[in-house]
Amino acid sequence: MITMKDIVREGHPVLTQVAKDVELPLNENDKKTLEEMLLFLKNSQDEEIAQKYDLRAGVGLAAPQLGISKRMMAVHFQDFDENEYSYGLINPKIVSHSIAQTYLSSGEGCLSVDREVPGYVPRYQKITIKATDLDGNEVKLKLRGYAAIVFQHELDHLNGVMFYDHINKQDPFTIPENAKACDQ
Ligand SMILES: CC(C)(C)[C@H](NC(=O)Nc1cc(F)cc(F)c1)C(=O)N(CC(=O)NO)CC1CCCC1
Ligand SMILES: [Zn+2]
Repeated sequence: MITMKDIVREGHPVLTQVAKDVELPLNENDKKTLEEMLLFLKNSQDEEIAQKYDLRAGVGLAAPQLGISKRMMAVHFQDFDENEYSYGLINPKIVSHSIAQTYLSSGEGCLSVDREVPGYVPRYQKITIKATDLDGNEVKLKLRGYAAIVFQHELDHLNGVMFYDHINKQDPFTIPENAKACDQ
């Protein structure tokens, strides 16, 4: 099972590389990896398992965070409207997005970053993502608010982008233009 020791931390070159497309149909190895990534997120949100294995409660994980430079990501979380999102996605891409931006007023963190980096992270308020799921089906997801933020955070990892790359250097707490805080 994946635990925190398997997650590479900032400074590791894989986190700033652009990950490669995954060959479809998914081979056994890639499928197993993606299933393990989803299981890690579920385990990390289970009080007992998270305590036993000292896991940080994760809502998303990208393959490069395991040192695997492939375009695969997993998400597992509920947004405040209680919509459930639990996916293993292959070769995800944003096919459309709003002009309007959003951001978490609490800022962002990362499983690969063992420090606080204060500041607002501007992201698109609404995105439409196309990808292949673990069963090999084409999925098209229309996301907004917190869900859009999580998916964009993971997608960034596939392009070697860290959340703090988006924080305004002059004033980390400037409100991004045409942005509305996300109420999570
Ligand atoms: C970095 C960490 C703090 C572990 C963050 N977890 C998180 O936000 N947990 C959480 C939030 C809730 F609102 C409710 C809950 F039950 C658990 C996270 O997993 N990520 C994913 C990551 O690092 N992927 O590479 C960072 C988030 C920042 C914004 C989106 C994802
Ligand atoms: Zn991250």
